[in-house]
Amino acid sequence: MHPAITRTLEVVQHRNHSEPVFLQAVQEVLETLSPVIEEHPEIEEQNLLERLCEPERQIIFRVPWRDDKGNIQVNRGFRTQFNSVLGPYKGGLRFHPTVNMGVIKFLAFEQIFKNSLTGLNIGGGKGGADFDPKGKSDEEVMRFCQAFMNELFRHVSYKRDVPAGDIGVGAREIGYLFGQYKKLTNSFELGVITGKGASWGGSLGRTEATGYGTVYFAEEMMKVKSDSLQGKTCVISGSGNVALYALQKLQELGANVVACSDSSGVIYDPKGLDFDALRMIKEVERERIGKYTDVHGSATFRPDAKVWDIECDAAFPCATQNELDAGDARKLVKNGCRLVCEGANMPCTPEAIEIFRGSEVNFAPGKAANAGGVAVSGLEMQQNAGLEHWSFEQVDKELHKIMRGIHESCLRYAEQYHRRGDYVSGANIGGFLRVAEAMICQGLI
Ligand SMILES: NC(=O)C1=CN([C@@H]2O[C@H](COP(=O)(O)OP(=O)(O)OC[C@H]3O[C@@H](n4cnc5c(N)ncnc54)[C@H](OP(=O)(O)O)[C@@H]3O)[C@@H](O)[C@H]2O)C=CC1
Ligand SMILES: O=C(O)CCC(=O)C(=O)O
Repeated sequence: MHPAITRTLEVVQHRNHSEPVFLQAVQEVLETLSPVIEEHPEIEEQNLLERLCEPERQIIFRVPWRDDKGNIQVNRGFRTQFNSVLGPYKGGLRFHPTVNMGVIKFLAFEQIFKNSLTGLNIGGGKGGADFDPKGKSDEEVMRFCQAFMNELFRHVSYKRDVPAGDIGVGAREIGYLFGQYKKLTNSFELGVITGKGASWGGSLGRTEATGYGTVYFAEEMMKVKSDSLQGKTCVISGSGNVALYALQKLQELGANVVACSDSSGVIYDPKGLDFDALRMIKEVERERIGKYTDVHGSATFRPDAKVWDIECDAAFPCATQNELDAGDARKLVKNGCRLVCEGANMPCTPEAIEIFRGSEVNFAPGKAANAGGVAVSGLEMQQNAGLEHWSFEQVDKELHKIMRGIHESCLRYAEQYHRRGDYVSGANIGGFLRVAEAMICQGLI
């Protein structure tokens, strides 16, 4: 490892010792940058790595709100505005009880490179709260979103910071957040948030974009191996926004998706899962996944299991960070899995990735493979700025083009820096170079 990287990692570890997932994300990126630092001495001269690992700004705030019983609840809200050299901070909001500063920082850090890879002018940011939307009424969710925006509105705008959805934040929450922003600012500023409803300024295709994009990326990976997804047995973790639309696109491309999950367990049907039934249960009714077996008797529900135990050709981790560990990776390899494509952010542990890289598994990191969501958010901002509304086909075509471009960049940068076929190195180097160049051009700020 280049000494500048070792030194930076020591500083970052010292400063952020209580944030293990942030340290994991930083280490995973920096470890792959040695050949770039050797070729570009100005990166070390400008202490660019240390600057890159320190957020431009972090906001932590109290979110007091009233539940349906009339009791006052208090949550903690966050927004990390990590890097804005390529454009306004851009990244989702996560509402989940496990959210803390370290989680938001790791997600914002990943977002810098992901957003850079899209080729669009968007910087990296992320936010959220330790609020659990599960089991809350619509009214409670609305009051929470309003309370959250009561502080966030000071820090966001179409040219400063543009949030969107992530875990626990979908169309319903984006609507409430936008409504409160509009009320507080007395302005209909469409570009302040993405993932909006299509009838009031949202982009068609944003709902599907992350899942579809991940599958488009996997399709390109298969093509390199002169293969396709047609007829492949696939498993997906999660059954939220990313997982559902990955499932739909995989089925469209002729794959057989036999399993998916939520935090209560796994559903498995060797004949293949029914997208419409799953969407109804998870997206519309907000029910637990076990309900699927009421609709499809041929499926089984395995409480507390993982989809990685099931034999498959391709695996798509689409739930959350560190959900696939070394033991899971070994099982997948042993069972003949040949492709792992991350729909979630950092779902595979470093040990699992090491196992994939040392095996025949073709592995793609989330910051490249799941960039379709933020890319279509970028297209939503573009439509808002131009007062345009594109058709679903036009958005999908652009998404496909962007995902092909990211795939091509990963392979090109991997090759150029002597890591042929290594998507992890290619994604990190490609994402980093664009940001590094802009940071140098914009001076010491
Ligand atoms: N939405 C987007 O556009 C993008 C999302 N991502 C990433 O994709 C992943 C999924 O996001 P998204 O689909 O939007 O989120 P959703 O909230 O729609 O769905 C999340 C899914 O993951 C499961 N899950 C979440 N946390 C845990 C946990 N701690 N343990 C087990 N299961 C869990 C949920 O199960 P349960 O319902 O039981 O909690 C649910 O099935 C995240 O890593 C996110 O950062 C990346 C790019 C863009
Ligand atoms: O659409 C966006 O702005 C962000 C999506 C997101 O949070 C992500 O890419 O992880």
